[in-house]
Amino acid sequence: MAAEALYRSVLYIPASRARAMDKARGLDADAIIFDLEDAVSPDEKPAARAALAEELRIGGYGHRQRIVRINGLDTDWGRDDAEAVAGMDCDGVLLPKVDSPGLVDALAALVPGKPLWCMMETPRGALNALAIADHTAVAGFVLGTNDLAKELGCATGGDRSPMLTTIQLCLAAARAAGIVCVDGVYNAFKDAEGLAAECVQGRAWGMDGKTLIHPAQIEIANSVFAPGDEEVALAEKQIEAFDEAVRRGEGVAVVDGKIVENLHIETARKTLARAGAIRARETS
Ligand SMILES: CC(C)(COP(=O)(O)OP(=O)(O)OC[C@H]1O[C@@H](n2cnc3c(N)ncnc32)[C@H](O)[C@@H]1OP(=O)(O)O)[C@@H](O)C(=O)NCCC(=O)NCCSC(=O)C[C@H](O)C(=O)O
Ligand SMILES: [Mg+2]
Repeated sequence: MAAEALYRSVLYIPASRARAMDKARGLDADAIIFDLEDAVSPDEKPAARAALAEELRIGGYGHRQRIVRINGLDTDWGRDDAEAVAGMDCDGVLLPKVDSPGLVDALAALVPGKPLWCMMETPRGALNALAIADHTAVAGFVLGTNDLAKELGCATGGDRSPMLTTIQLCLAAARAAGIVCVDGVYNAFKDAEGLAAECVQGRAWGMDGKTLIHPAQIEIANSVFAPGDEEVALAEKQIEAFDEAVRRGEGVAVVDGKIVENLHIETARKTLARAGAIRARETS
């Protein structure tokens, strides 16, 4: 069985920054979002698109998932981006500000066969999240918490409670559809403690990983979104105890004073699969 793809650390790189695109070949990010949208100024967009095509042609990104964020299809650049990305060697195309499945249909027609990713960053998108996640071409959601805060008109920073409902609508839709869901960026890229706290929060909510804006953030996300030794040991103990209970003809085991049923075993197996995928990555 192929190891599951990891999305603990998903690094944005403006496609206008040649040095950063090269540096990413040696960074420990699980995935890269090559950005043609907000991080690239209008004047730079055509050159950035061409530079990105060349970097992807050269290759060398190894295990890292290569996702290209294009401009919205209603902008001056979106359709040219989509046409160019259709011919690029990448693992996915990320569309910003997706607020309906119709937008996904439009992109799918322009980049046939490419897995699509959706920036979930508008209130309407959150309210339509299930219909978007259920689209057969959609492989994952990326939360855009900066745009979301702007569109909601809510406070930023703190514990993110003003946007929690909106974020959780997206997360629930992703889980219902069985697609990946990656948390928004932490803007204060020199604040390691703040980033770690937000990663812990995102993981507790059920996110698969965090989008990042600077290489210094990668190690923190990789560590927080990896199952810890205690989690792995507990998962192994649960599976062992449950197998033993089944052998006795019972459907419930008890580990550390807590019941363990079939549903807990599904979670335990996922934990071990993720830990195994990380180990395989580290030893490859
Ligand atoms: C934030 C930055 C502008 C900081 O850049 P800089 O001042 O150059 O940082 P450093 O000098 O500390 O860089 C050290 C080295 O690391 C490389 N570097 C920097 N950033 C990246 C990166 N993202 N990927 C790869 N490599 C990177 C530098 O080249 C230096 O290398 P070396 O020459 O070897 O020393 C900058 O980090 C940056 O531009 N970050 C990305 C910003 C971005 O992509 N923003 C858009 C995405 S966020 C978003 O849109 C959110 C969403 O839509 C929402 O709504 O929330
Ligand atoms: Mg955005």
